[in-house]
Amino acid sequence: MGRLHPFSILALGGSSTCSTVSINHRLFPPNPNYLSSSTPLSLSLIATRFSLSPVSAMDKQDDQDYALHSNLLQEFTAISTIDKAWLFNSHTGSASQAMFCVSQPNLLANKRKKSLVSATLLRQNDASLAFHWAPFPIEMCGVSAMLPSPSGSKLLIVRNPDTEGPCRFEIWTSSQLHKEFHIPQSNHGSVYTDEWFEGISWNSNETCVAYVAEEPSPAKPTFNDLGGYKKGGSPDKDCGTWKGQGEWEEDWGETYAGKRQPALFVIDIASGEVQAVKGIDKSLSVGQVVWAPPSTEGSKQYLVFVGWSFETRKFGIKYCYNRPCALYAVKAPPYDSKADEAEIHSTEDVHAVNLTQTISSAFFPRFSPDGKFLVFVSARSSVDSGAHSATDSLHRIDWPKDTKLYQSSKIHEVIPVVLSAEDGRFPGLYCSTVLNEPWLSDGHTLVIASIWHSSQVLLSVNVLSGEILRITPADSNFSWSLLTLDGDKILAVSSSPVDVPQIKYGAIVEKAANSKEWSWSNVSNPIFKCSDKVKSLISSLTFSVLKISVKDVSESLTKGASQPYEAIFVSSKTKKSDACDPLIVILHGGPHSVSLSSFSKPLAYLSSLGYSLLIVNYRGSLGFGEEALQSLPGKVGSQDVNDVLTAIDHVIKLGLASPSKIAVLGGSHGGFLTTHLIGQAPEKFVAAAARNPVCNLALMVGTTDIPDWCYVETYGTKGREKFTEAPSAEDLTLFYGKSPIAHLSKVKTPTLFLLGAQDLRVPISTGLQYARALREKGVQVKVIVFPNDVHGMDRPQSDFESYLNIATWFNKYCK
Ligand SMILES: CC(=O)N[C@@H](C)C(=O)N[C@@H](C)C(=O)O
Repeated sequence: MGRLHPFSILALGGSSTCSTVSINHRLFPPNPNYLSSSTPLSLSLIATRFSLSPVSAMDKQDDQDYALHSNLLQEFTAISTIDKAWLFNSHTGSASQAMFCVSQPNLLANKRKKSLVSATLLRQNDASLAFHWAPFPIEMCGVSAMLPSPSGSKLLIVRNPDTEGPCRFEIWTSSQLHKEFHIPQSNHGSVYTDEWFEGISWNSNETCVAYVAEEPSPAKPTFNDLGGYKKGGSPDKDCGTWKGQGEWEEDWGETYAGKRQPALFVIDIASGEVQAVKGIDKSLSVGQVVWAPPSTEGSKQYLVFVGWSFETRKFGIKYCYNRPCALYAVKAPPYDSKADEAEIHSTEDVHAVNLTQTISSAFFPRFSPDGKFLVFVSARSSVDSGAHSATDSLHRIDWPKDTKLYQSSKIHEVIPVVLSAEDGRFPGLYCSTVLNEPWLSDGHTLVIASIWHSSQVLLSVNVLSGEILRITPADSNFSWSLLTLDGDKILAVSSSPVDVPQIKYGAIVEKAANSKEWSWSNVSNPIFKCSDKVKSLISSLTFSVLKISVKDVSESLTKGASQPYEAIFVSSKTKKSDACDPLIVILHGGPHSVSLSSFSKPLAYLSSLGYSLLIVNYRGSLGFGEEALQSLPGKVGSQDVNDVLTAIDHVIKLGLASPSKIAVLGGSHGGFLTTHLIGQAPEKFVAAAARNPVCNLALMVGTTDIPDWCYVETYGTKGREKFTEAPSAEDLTLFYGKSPIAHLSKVKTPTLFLLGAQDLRVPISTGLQYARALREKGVQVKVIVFPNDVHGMDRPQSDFESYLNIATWFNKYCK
């Protein structure tokens, strides 16, 4: 459930980034698919290029610039990402094994290639660990998901069909393929492997796997060219029949277009029998299933899962934590034995029981190793305020031994929503994933990654006492993501905007009596290898995190909204002359997201070209407490715009940037800010680039999958009540007035637009309308449309062509 959306380009899990967190989607020796600069991509075939300046073919300048900059971009693109990792058998003897699931963009295939890299870990005499890496990675073709069993003796591989075929489940042992099952579409469609609904879970005795997959297709009417309708028929190509569309069904919007309802299934891995889980209301979309601990009574086994319901329609769910959801428990199959029938004596044996009725949001259910309690994260602030993402809380339910499922189980608050925190104090929980096994050896301390101002840090949380410790170094501005735990050992990844990711091994060391500390050592590895050129370029860069004081603090501002926000400043270590390097201001979307101090391939590429970067986490960003975040809804287009302008003035005053060489780049809400800035501060920017920007809320509201977002960000929390599918003229006037299009007449900055034609979140019409209007008034504009891209525009070729054009566009106007 990534909070670091595609346009928070420093995000840890996005495709444009390098280090990743485990649940999210996301070379080694010389890359065989390397494209040399003499093998130009057929760029005009990849994207439809609407040049709104009067040229039809690629102009000469572009041609030269592409040739000049594409080679370096390819070198950055080739850096791999770790998606997941597992450790095995470390409790026995001095050797254990690690397995890393790695991905790397493949430009020619326009896909991310996934591979597996293994290592043997040998404990040395001094208690340190030596990693011995397998000589090569193994490519994993067609693998949609993989999950080792709890004992590590079996590996489940899921292969989803490309089109209509069956879904394939394979069970591997250490030596061979043990079983293979083909699950027909009549059972279910593809297994969900997204970051939202995905849930695949082995039961404790490793006989069954529970998972989430698309429910089977509903029956569709069949027509023919004789009588018209063919009753109860199935289409038969030879008989002049065809399948109708049937009734349209709502889906969950952006990236879920055409996906059927996520439903729960269990496969028996001895027989291959698949059963749909019974007792779940048809209207619930389910995800994140886990097995409840075995009961002390009878043979009942329960599953716990997250259920999302909706009222009259489904809104977009991606990046939107404000969709109400609850944890449910339900009896697992099989249902057919006599013993089961005897046990089914109350309705809770048949129907899923809502375990979290008293809270508006509950997800990431995790049982403690002893099965005594269930922990979950809640985004109740987000649901209750309407902001699409906000400060999380963490909760615990004590789990009954006899699996009596009480709807009114007491929910203990482990980490409350933090409203505001003094500098240096825990600013609140912001987590986008929790490991399947997040526990340290005491069984009640979990390790979790959370955003803390502009960094992601690792926390240990004692879920019984509520004690929270920051376990990654407090004196560093690097960002960290969690790979896996092994007893009291942690594998993690750490990086900064100017340091490629590094695998870290963490262990607790005793300091003085009663004082323990986490110590982190580097794990040399082949995964994050990058070219010598990239190494040398980024070694000449440096970064810092700047505190920016709020301008115009007034009585009406909450304490949290009056505290400083942050900006990450990346620049060359050495000043080549008196003049400053040109500056690119980088703005994340959301708006309730964050740009992290982690390595980002595209941003490191831009800084390597000689730009300083000012990456602004304006108020409203995640990681700074709930009051600062909630200060933005209702004030978009003014408070956020002013925060960015203040940050720019700050670096100019410090002599870090020259006022005459500033460009701005942002996507989505960051594109809203980009286009607002060139309208509200027309003298300030010499060039701009906007990716799927929100330019006209009055147009967006009628076509986006999240029209409620337009209301909440425009009106503030009261926008939740004001929301209607039929906006009034008054609403539309306000939406227009708060949009960049209202300032269009003042714009003169040359602007590049990068637009995904399949974007359901910020439909292409808003960017195109604005670009055409700029063109009409004679502003330099270039538009590139990626016909098959959604909001994230993160397919390898689109990402590549986007950043190549951003670089050439800025070079044209800034240098
Ligand atoms: C909630 C949301 O999707 N808002 C969009 C307008 C936006 O800014 N999207 C972010 C998440 C993005 O960067 O894609």
